[in-house]
Amino acid sequence: MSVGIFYTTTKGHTKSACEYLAGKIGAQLVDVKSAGAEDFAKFDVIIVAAPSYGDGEIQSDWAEKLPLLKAGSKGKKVAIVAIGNQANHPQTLFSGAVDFLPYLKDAQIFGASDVDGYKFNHSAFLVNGKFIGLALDVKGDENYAKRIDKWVEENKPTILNLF
Ligand SMILES: Cc1cc2nc3c(=O)[nH]c(=O)nc-3n(C[C@H](O)[C@H](O)[C@H](O)COP(=O)(O)O)c2cc1C
Repeated sequence: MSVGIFYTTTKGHTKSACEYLAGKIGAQLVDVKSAGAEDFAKFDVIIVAAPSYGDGEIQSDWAEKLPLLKAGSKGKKVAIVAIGNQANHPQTLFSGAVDFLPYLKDAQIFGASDVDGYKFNHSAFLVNGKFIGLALDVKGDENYAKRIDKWVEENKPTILNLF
């Protein structure tokens, strides 16, 4: 299975996390700013990653590429990686990543994860007691790489198409 990780980043945290994740699963990294329709089309599994900015909104470089994601993710397995900061944004923690959802209606979303020790008041990324995908506070959680390790172990069968 070919896996593409599509990310945006302003300060580099999302890029660092995605580089680590890509190394663990043998995925190709794509900076969304330079992505075209053909990039979304060429992978079997798509992982999308974005930090939250503003008042819990997706990082703005994604805006014009979301329609490409919609077309390119049809019928494919897709996981969302949400990056945020719990100390400074406890009311909208990871919330920007839900902006992907309207564009993933024709995809098979996988990769929900446990809340596991995060401190916050509200997150739109939390549904039925679980985060919709992998949630990482790169700056404020010294164990963020371990969360990636755990998520990879849990989701390897899906990523490798074992079931
Ligand atoms: C102006 C501003 C607004 C932010 N808003 C949120 C937010 O609503 N929710 C959240 O979880 N993190 C929020 N953050 C934290 C960033 O998502 C976090 O610093 C992240 O690591 C940045 O990723 P990047 O380095 O890839 O750009 C905000 C940061 C800034 C500077």
